[in-house]
Amino acid sequence: MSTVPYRCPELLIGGEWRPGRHEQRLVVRNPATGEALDELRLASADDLQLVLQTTQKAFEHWRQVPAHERCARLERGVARLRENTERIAHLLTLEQGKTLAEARMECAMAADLIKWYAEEARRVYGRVIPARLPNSRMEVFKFPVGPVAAFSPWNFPLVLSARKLGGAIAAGCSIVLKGAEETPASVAAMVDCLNQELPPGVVQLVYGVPAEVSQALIASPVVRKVTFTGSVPVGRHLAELSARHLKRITLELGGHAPVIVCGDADIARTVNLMVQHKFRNAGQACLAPTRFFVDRRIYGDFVDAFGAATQALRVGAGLQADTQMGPVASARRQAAVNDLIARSVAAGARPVASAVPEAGYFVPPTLLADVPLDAPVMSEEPFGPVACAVPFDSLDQAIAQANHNPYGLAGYLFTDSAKAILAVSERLEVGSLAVNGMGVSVPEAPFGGVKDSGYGSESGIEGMEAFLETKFMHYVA
Ligand SMILES: NC(=O)C1=CN([C@@H]2O[C@H](COP(=O)(O)OP(=O)(O)OC[C@H]3O[C@@H](n4cnc5c(N)ncnc54)[C@H](O)[C@@H]3O)[C@@H](O)[C@H]2O)C=CC1
Ligand SMILES: O=Cc1ccc(S(=O)(=O)O)cc1
Repeated sequence: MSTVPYRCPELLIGGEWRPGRHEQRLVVRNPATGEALDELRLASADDLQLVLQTTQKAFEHWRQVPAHERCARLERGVARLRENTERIAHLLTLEQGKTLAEARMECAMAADLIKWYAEEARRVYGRVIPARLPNSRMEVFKFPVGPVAAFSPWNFPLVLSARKLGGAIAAGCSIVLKGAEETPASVAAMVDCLNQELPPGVVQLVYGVPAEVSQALIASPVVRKVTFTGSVPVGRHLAELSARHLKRITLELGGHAPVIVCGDADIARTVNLMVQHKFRNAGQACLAPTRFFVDRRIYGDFVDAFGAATQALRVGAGLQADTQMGPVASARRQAAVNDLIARSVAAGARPVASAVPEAGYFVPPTLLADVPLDAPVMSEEPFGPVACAVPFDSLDQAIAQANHNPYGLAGYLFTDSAKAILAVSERLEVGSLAVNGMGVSVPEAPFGGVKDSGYGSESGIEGMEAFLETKFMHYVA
């Protein structure tokens, strides 16, 4: 069991941790047992007004700080984050459920993301355009967009917050992060590492009643940019709110990733990679591979190998050393995923699943084979440990079926055929495509979706650009 004591954090306002003054409180639970860990105090309307005043003031200062100093301060924050990995990873496993190994990896990935943005702060260039007149200049400048309101979810609370924190702070913006109320302590511990190296108010962290927080922040004239990772319905709501107040918004709204496995694919290697990737964090990842379209000639062997690997997974509490897959994050998610499995089996899918502990929010890792194309799991994002497999007879058919879904975030392809790689890279409706691997998310490359998966990118230079505005200057001497 953990030796790290669990306590819900306070709110970070103006560089100091203070108790939230909302009359409501929330209980945070350990998903491996269902037991209460602590009570979270939430932000009141007055707390949010103070946060807004502070972020405006902090922005006016931070925007003037030279990029080299922004970079150095963020890098010192990243060093603190790395030093605290063990403690933060334990908090993350306690409140979110993922295995300790996964929590350590998430902490490392969050540090890498912020480090990359910190370095990139020194490479925010404008440009010079050939001038039309003698003795004149035409130049394009980049400036930080202004105070940012960021909303991150509970599934990868560190990584998905780090993408927003790193980009905004490196660009010279101040940021108010509303972390997920389900996983407050790990994010607070990460934010604390950054806050210790930054002027007060550059980063602030709140927890609250989500709809109250988003309404207060997005409607305020102080906030100039909104960024959200979460579900499609909430994303749609925040997009409407942002449109009403003419705020720029980046939306990362999940996925239902297709995997096309061609007849020449190495079955053992593909299964090994995709089983790891599918069941990481109990399948609660926006980029998780979910719909496997497999060439009919190898379909039987693929399903046998994937099913056997699924059944062999050791499921248990994330803090136990031999656990390969932990629980899902909440009773709500457990009920939703089990319901999706049951409805899809009723529609004709054949389940291959492993056993799970009885207490806690566990869902059996499940392969649904021979899934009818109209089964619910083919269109609803499982956001849990569920994969489905369907045979195909031609690549055109596989691409058409893969695109027959509202989401378009990540996609995967296994083949050595140049023709297949070309066809899929041109026609698969996704924001990121991995061929013969799973690397769709790295700090230096853009990550974002098409269709209902949202718009805008995080990470890479595109992710930095999201926190910048452009000014054109034309002067005659
Ligand atoms: N793209 C991704 O990485 C994620 C996708 N999801 C999707 O959402 C589904 C449901 O999960 P939920 O936790 O119910 O997702 P959700 O979208 O309701 O919640 C995600 C985050 O948004 C916040 N939120 C909810 N209402 C809000 C509002 N009015 N204003 C601001 N923030 C708000 C929540 O507090 C949470 O932190 C999942 O099954 C999955 O499909 C959920 C989490 C992350
Ligand atoms: O849920 C979205 C998500 C989860 C994990 C990662 S990463 O692979 O750790 O970067 C990215 C997006």
